[in-house]
Amino acid sequence: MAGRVDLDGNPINPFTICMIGAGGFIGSHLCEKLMSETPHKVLAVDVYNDKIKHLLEPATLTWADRIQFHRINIKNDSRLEGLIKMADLTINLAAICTPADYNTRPLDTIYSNFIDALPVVKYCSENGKRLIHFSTCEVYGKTIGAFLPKDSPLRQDPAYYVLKEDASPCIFGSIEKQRWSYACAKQLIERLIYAEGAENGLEFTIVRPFNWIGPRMDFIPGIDGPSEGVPRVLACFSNNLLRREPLKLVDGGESQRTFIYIKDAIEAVLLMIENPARANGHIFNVGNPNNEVTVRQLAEMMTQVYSKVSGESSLETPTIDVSSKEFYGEGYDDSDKRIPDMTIINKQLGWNPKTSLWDLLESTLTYQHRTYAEAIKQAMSKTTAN
Ligand SMILES: NC(=O)c1ccc[n+]([C@@H]2O[C@H](COP(=O)([O-])OP(=O)(O)OC[C@H]3O[C@@H](n4cnc5c(N)ncnc54)[C@H](O)[C@@H]3O)[C@@H](O)[C@H]2O)c1
Ligand SMILES: O=c1ccn([C@@H]2O[C@H](COP(=O)(O)OP(=O)(O)O[C@H]3OC[C@@H](O)[C@H](O)[C@H]3O)[C@@H](O)[C@H]2O)c(=O)[nH]1
Repeated sequence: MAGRVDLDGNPINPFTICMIGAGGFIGSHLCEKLMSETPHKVLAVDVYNDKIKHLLEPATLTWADRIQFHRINIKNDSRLEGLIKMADLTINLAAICTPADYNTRPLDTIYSNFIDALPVVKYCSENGKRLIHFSTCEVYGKTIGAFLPKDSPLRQDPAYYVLKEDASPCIFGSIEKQRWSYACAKQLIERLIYAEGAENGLEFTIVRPFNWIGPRMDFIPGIDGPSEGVPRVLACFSNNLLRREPLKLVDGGESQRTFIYIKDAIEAVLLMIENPARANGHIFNVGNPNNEVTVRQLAEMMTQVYSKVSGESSLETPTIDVSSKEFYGEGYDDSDKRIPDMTIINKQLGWNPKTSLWDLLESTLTYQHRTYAEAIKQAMSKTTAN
């Protein structure tokens, strides 16, 4: 830990980070990294702390004096400004960010991703504090290629689908397609932060994560989350595998995604934290362009990997098709394809993702099996007994 230097060889002095949403999936991995590998302090703000409990207790941990949990709902708590003032850097991860909410709870989605983020930007700007704000790859919406005829050869041309921070347009569906409430709110907060930078000198970095996945992502319905809840695809498919149910493919599972291992992505965030001169004023795609699959291929791969790590055979019918209306309800729409361009992050931070999709699924599903298999068995036997 001693003698840490930045990418330009300058010593890194320990600083204090106000991390909002620290109790979530990304926050928990970032806290873990900061505690185990750096001397920095974290003021961890969230309404929940289950995912960082192991970092907070017992008080004898070597980093006990470097992490403090503050149970605060940023919607309505005057302590937030004080914490931002105490810190050198604020990282805002707080958001409603599960697609099942975008079309069914659009107001909560817009408030969470835009209105609730406003005071954070304002306090950083007014107090001259640096901000790293978490946006999303969803701000790109659909690719230009999605509007070409299905058989057009231009669909194979990267110019029609690779997503570039400084060049690609943001293409959303109509207002009735409430799926885009999230992307639209994230886009507006990005524009506001950018404008604060341009007009008031706010030092900011915007992160656009491309499907980061790994242990502790979301929840398993009926075990550590609501039975009727619909988490993101990793947890949906994990839940199906653990319960030996077919994996549900929405609208044929044709959408394409690139998945990145959370631990690779966290390396990129740490570089941003510790290299402000290279990260300030930039928007960064953070993803793994080499890990592209259709959702159907993801389901097939997860089925194979789970069978390997659990020792259980796969089902005879491992997947079933379901319409998006049935699965998500009215107003759902989808991003067709998401390949991040890596030029900017490569040039500024020299960062590249490392882990293949197979390897990241193997470690993640090993964790899911170890963490949930027994609890699911018990829950299922109780239901059968009743
Ligand atoms: N995981 C991904 O692949 C991904 C992709 C794109 C964007 N993002 C963005 O990254 C950020 C973090 O995502 P995540 O995957 O860790 O999600 P997450 O849901 O696991 O974490 C978000 C955390 O914010 C907290 N939070 C929400 N509202 C709050 C409030 N009002 N006050 C205090 N805490 C609040 C939640 O309790 C939760 O712990 C989000 O902004 C999300 O939009 C993530
Ligand atoms: O059980 C399921 C769940 C999901 N899916 C599909 O799998 C794909 C991926 O779904 P996810 O739940 O991971 O969410 P998406 O990739 O669409 O959006 C995510 O991307 C970036 C972030 O901002 C958010 O975390 C979230 O909006 C979608 O096409 C979805 O329709 C299924 O086919 N079956």
